[in-house]
Amino acid sequence: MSEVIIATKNQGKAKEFTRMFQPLGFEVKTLLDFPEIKDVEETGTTFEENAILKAETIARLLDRMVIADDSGLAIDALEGRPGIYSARYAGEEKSDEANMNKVLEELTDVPDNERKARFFCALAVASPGKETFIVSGTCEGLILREKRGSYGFGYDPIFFAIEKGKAMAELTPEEKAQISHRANALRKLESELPSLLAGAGKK
Ligand SMILES: O=c1nc[nH]c2c1ncn2[C@H]1C[C@H](O)[C@@H](COP(=O)(O)OP(=O)(O)OP(=O)(O)O)O1
Ligand SMILES: [Mg+2]
Repeated sequence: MSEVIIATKNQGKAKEFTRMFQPLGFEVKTLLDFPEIKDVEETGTTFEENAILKAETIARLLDRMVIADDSGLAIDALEGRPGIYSARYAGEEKSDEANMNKVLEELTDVPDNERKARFFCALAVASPGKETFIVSGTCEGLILREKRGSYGFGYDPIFFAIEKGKAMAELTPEEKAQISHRANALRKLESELPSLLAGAGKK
């Protein structure tokens, strides 16, 4: 099986990519397999910029093709926040629980019909000496009033996925992969993968 490296330290993303790449014939490795590699600072002002930053930095470091994911939650009633700051919304220590609690608190007085939100995912494919390729995907939803379900990661328990009529964390991994922002972005990448991977494998 061919190997693809995803430049992420997020366990939840790692699991989803492993599952989504399997039917495509790829074995996934992530930065969890390279503990010596330090976090890339996310200094960009958009998801795309941060995905490119992570992919290009790690591709250069490993001298091979790398895919990076920068993603997050944009809430209409909060003018798009937490957005690119989703991972650290409640503080530097990156706690999913604290992040969700902060959102729920900020939306306490927001009525049901004003709780629209979407997940966004930018995927960047970088190879040394090649132009970086970028795609993105979204998933529409509403912010719930309490946490529901135990699948997934991040903000999944407070995100009601409109397409499925359930909280994201109530969806099995298979169901989430039918509608998620990450899966929607990956689908746009699929047809490009063979050419992006040509000559980009392990050296
Ligand atoms: O499907 C998802 N379901 C729920 N929450 C999600 C999802 N996708 C992204 N998210 C949230 C998690 C985190 O709060 C932020 C990503 O931040 P982001 O910087 O891209 O990832 P990260 O720092 O966790 O790992 P890394 O940069 O190593 O890939 O958005
Ligand atoms: Mg990050």
